[in-house]
Amino acid sequence: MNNIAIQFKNVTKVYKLFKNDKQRFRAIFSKRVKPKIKKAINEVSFTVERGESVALFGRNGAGKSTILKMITGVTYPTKGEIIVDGRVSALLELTAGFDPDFTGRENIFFRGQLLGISDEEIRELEDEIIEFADLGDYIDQPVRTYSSGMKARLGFGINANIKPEILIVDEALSVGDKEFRRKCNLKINEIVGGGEVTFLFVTHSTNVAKSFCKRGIVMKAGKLVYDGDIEDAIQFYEDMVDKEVAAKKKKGSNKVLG
Ligand SMILES: Nc1ncnc2c1ncn2[C@@H]1O[C@H](COP(=O)(O)OP(=O)(O)OP(=O)(O)O)[C@@H](O)[C@H]1O
Repeated sequence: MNNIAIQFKNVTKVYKLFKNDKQRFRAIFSKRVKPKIKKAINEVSFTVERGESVALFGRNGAGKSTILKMITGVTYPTKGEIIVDGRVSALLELTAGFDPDFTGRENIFFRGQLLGISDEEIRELEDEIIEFADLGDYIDQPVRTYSSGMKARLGFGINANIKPEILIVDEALSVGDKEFRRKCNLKINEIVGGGEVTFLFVTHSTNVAKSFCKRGIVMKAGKLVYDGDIEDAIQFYEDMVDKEVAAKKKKGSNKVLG
């Protein structure tokens, strides 16, 4: 069996930035209307083998979310190739993708269908998902009556319990209250701890990254600038941030002096 779970081959993602919707519309008919081009991902290549846990580091806007979104198929590369082999579960945008008129229980099946999981398999996981989401009687109420925290709990409950082969987590999502976050971390630990799941994790916390991952990738302005052992990757990332902060300070003081 092929051992590759995720592979990026020279992937570039370009966003087109129009001044406004009118410009965006006019561009369909006229080549003279030119948008600004933003290269969110620039010729990025890496391979993640099955069972590997990898942390993605980078400052705001470095391209981390764009990488995750391309793996989950929310967005597509402009150039290059992406291979994803296995059932992906993404703990991102957990409140999205529900049908508001369906009950929580119906949405579990609805989400399962979207993920290509049979009703039979979902039925086996249903109790576990409901217990995790901890919604009480609300599980049989339409999702439009849920608070955003309740939707996030249901989303996490589904995505974390469907036995993923590839788990994608953006820590910035921090759902719910402290107790629920603790429960989420335990669940991630349980899934990743078995060593069979491939795990890709975006975090700004180097300590959390160390506890989950053996390998780290550092992104800077859309480019992959480091890929290797987690300790070395953290060192590289911290040095990079220190240098950038120092350079910015110097520039600021030069301005004042000038
Ligand atoms: N839909 C979009 N349209 C235009 N530009 C976008 C879009 N999404 C992202 N970008 C731009 O692409 C770049 C990379 O964004 P991305 O969200 O991947 O960064 P990030 O590393 O996840 O940042 P953060 O840590 O702030 O979440 C940024 O400059 C961002 O402004």
